[in-house]
Amino acid sequence: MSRAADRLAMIFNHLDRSTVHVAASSTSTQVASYDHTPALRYTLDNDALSPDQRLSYEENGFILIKNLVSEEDIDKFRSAFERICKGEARFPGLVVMRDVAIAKSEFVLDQQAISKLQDFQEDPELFRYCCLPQILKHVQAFTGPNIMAMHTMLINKPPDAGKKTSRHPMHQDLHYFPFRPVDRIVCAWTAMERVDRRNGCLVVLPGTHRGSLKEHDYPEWEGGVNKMYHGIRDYNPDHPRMHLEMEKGDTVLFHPLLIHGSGMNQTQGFRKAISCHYANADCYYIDVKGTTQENIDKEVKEITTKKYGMDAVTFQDTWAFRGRLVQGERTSL
Ligand SMILES: CCCCCCCCCCCCCC(=O)SCCNC(=O)CCNC(=O)[C@H](O)C(C)(C)COP(=O)(O)OP(=O)(O)OC[C@H]1O[C@@H](n2cnc3c(N)ncnc32)[C@H](O)[C@@H]1OP(=O)(O)O
Ligand SMILES: Nc1ncnc2c1ncn2[C@@H]1O[C@H](COP(=O)(O)OP(=O)(O)OP(=O)(O)O)[C@@H](O)[C@H]1O
Ligand SMILES: O=C(O)CCC(=O)C(=O)O
Ligand SMILES: [Fe+2]
Ligand SMILES: [Mg+2]
Repeated sequence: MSRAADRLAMIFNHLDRSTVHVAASSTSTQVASYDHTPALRYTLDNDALSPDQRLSYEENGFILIKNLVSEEDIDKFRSAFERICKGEARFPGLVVMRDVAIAKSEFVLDQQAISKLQDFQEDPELFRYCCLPQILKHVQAFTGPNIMAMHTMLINKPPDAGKKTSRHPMHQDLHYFPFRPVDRIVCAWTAMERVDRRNGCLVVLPGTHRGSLKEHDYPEWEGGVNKMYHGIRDYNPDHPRMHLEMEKGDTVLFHPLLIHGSGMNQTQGFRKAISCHYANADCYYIDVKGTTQENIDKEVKEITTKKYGMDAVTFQDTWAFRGRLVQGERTSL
């Protein structure tokens, strides 16, 4: 039997036993059997995922679920995005980003310039994405029952303006998060249309969630880099890559240490995706002083000071301020 098949058998076995354990209440032999089961570190024992989904996440750091969000919902999110683009809707805290190549050019129409919305937690229609029951059902497998939506984005990857600025450098999302424990955080990312290599799908390095948080900084790209698009300096270029080609409504759930990025959009259309980072509400904030996250801490503080004139606000405060409870009880974050 192969190692993976062997592990799968052990996990099935383990799941069977835990069911028996719950149903029949504990006996000393059943409790003892836990000592021999493999530790599932990245997923919780709450039946939210199938055994093979659990194994796949444990090994690869992501799972892809086909057709999780309906066309109807996606079309509504698209309309909500367009209302924001047209200036028909405004929400407190919403950050509207333009691609650097476009923001620095005088000749591009405003209409097509928006590359990303961040922090749409006050838009009831877009925020409905974060509360979809079929997403939360899966998210619980990573976070547990008390769930905070910590970070929201609608990414409208523009046709590349010829400078390759539509790329997103390889990174780990944890770089941006001053909270832990890491395994109780997960990202849901839903394709709002077909995404493939031509329009810049997600690219992941499977298994890298088992590594540590790497040093991130701006990549040295000639055509410029978008604000805060830090990348990993020295990831292994020989590590197997996977291009996640997805259809409208397909959703990937991935670990915040998984190294990922996205390619250039070589089409004329805007490639859209919607995402939310969730965390267990019991997670706690950490001080990033003396860690690789010091540079992002500093940059976020500079932006909050410059944009909002709030120089007493910490990196951690910006997260506590944006986070919203979506299930259970708000305990710590
Ligand atoms: C509080 C924030 C926390 C964020 C944490 C990240 C969470 C991520 C967690 C999950 C992992 C996610 C991983 C990720 O997603 S990483 C990416 C996350 N990115 C961000 O969070 C950036 C958020 N963006 C902003 O705050 C604004 O859009 C900025 C501040 C950039 C512009 O502000 P505003 O729109 O008001 O513009 P302005 O008219 O006042 O211009 C000011 C200056 O900025 C220049 N400019 C404009 N656009 C860009 C650009 N794209 N690249 C570079 N520069 C740009 C512009 O030319 C001008 O420069 P100059 O003419 O003065 O030289
Ligand atoms: N202000 C904006 N900033 C960024 N993208 C926008 C903005 N307004 C609309 N969009 C998006 O940009 C893309 C191009 O806009 P447009 O209205 O031309 O639609 P389209 O998808 O190209 O459809 P059509 O082929 O009918 O023109 C669309 O995907 C739309 O959602
Ligand atoms: O290109 C994308 O949609 C993904 C971007 C990304 O990884 C991020 O914003 O953290
Ligand atoms: Fe990311
Ligand atoms: Mg068009």
